[in-house]
Parts: sequence; C-alpha cells; structure tokens
Amino acid sequence: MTTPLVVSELSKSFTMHLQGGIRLSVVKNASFAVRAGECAVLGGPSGAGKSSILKMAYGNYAADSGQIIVQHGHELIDLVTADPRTIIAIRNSTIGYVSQFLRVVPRVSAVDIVAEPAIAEGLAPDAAREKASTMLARLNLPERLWQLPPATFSGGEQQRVNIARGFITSHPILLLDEPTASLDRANREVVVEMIGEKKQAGTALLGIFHDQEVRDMVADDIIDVTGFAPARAA
Ligand SMILES: Nc1ncnc2c1ncn2[C@@H]1O[C@H](COP(=O)(O)OP(=O)(O)OP(=O)(O)O)[C@@H](O)[C@H]1O
Repeated sequence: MTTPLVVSELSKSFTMHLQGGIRLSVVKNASFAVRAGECAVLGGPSGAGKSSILKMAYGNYAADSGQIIVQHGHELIDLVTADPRTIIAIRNSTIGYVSQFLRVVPRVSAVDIVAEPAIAEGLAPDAAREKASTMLARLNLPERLWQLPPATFSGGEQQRVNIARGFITSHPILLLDEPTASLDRANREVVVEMIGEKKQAGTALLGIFHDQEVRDMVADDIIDVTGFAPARAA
C-alpha cells in the first residue's frame, strides 16, 4: 500500500514586505511520511514551524521547494506544484482539516455546517444531518444549539462543531491543528477516542497538539520540526 502523505525536503520562507523585503526562512528541508492508520504529531517549540508545515500540507501556504506527495484516488499528486483546481479536488475527497477556529457562516445552523462536507462526499442530505447530529451529541453539544448558527457559541462549543465537521467525512488524510485546545477533559477524551477510530479505519493523521497528555495518548510518531527550522540568522 502506498504511504498517503510523504513530505520531502520541504522549505518555506516569508518575504517581509514591510521590512525592506527581507526573507525569513522558517522551514528548511523537512522530510517525513505519515502512514495509513497512524497519527504523526508535529513537535517542537513555539515558532519552530509546525503550523507552517501543516498549512503547506493543506495547500494553504505555498512552499519554496520540496515535495508533498499525496495519494489522491489512484494518483500520486505533488501539492507543491498542484494547480488550485486540483487542490480543491484533493480537499473534497482526500485531505480533511480541523483548524483551531470555526469559520462561521452566517445563518447556517450548526448541524448543517457539520453535514456539509458529508453531503459533498456524496451522502444524502438527510443521512448527513443524522450523522452530524450523532457526532454533535457525542461531543456533548446541547441539542438546543444544533439548529442555531454557531456565531454566538462559546469557543469550546464552536471547536466541537469544527471537530464534528472535520471528522464526519472519510478522507484518507486528516490534518489536525490543536483540535483539543479549548475543550474540557470529557470532550478531550471524546476527541482522543475519535482519533483512535480514524486510525482503526486506516486514516493517516498529522496533527499539532500542545496538550502533552493528549499528545501522549494519540501519537504514534513525533516529528520534531526543530531539525527543519533554519538558524534565525539565515
Ligand atoms: N504569514 C506569516 N508571515 C510571516 N511570518 C510568519 C507567517 N506565518 C508564520 N510566520 C513565522 O514563521 C515562524 C514559524 O511559525 P509557525 O506558526 O509555523 O510556528 P509553530 O511551530 O506552529 O508555532 P506555535 O507552536 O507557536 O503555534 C515564526 O517565526 C512565525 O513568526
């Protein structure tokens, strides 16, 4: 079986336009792989480049050089050189992403926000809403909130909507950016369980977890990005 996500010699710098166009190198020659059924965790101190790597793996940040090879259906695609249309197709069916914060859509209910990616994946709308409700119940979101738009929800409530939305599909690769950051212990445990189920189903997970306890429970591999962070003078 092909490894779903293989990153090779990936480098990234930012051009600081307000500081005379100097280039700040943040990731240098990052190389690692994430296998099916495994959760790899990006580790290293604040500012080491973890989020930048995760954003490149979702096609949000452009890389300067290197490769991010993704198994997309029967094809192997390099995200670094893929065109925007291909990146959208990959996000629809191959790579899911749970960000720290929910992007709230005005007037769309929590249950519809969660159901949307499942409908995009081909599930009938009623079945998708039912699945969304099951996930929201599991994440202890009070039922009175399900039909409301999440704009006024608390940080933890919004994060649970976001997690349900990210976990509802069966994307073979799932990227997790601090999915448990604003959750209480009971809900953190639910997320840890859900990650375990994804692993069982053969999903390749790549995440950032600042919470050491959660990290220890989910990580099969810790990728220390300090080794990929260039000296700041570079
Ligand atoms: N859009 C940007 N423009 C300029 N510099 C950026 C940008 N995004 C990140 N950086 C810089 O890149 C470096 C790596 O940041 P990144 O967010 O990837 O680190 P991190 O390891 O995820 O940190 P943390 O654990 O604090 O979230 C930092 O020095 C940061 O200031």
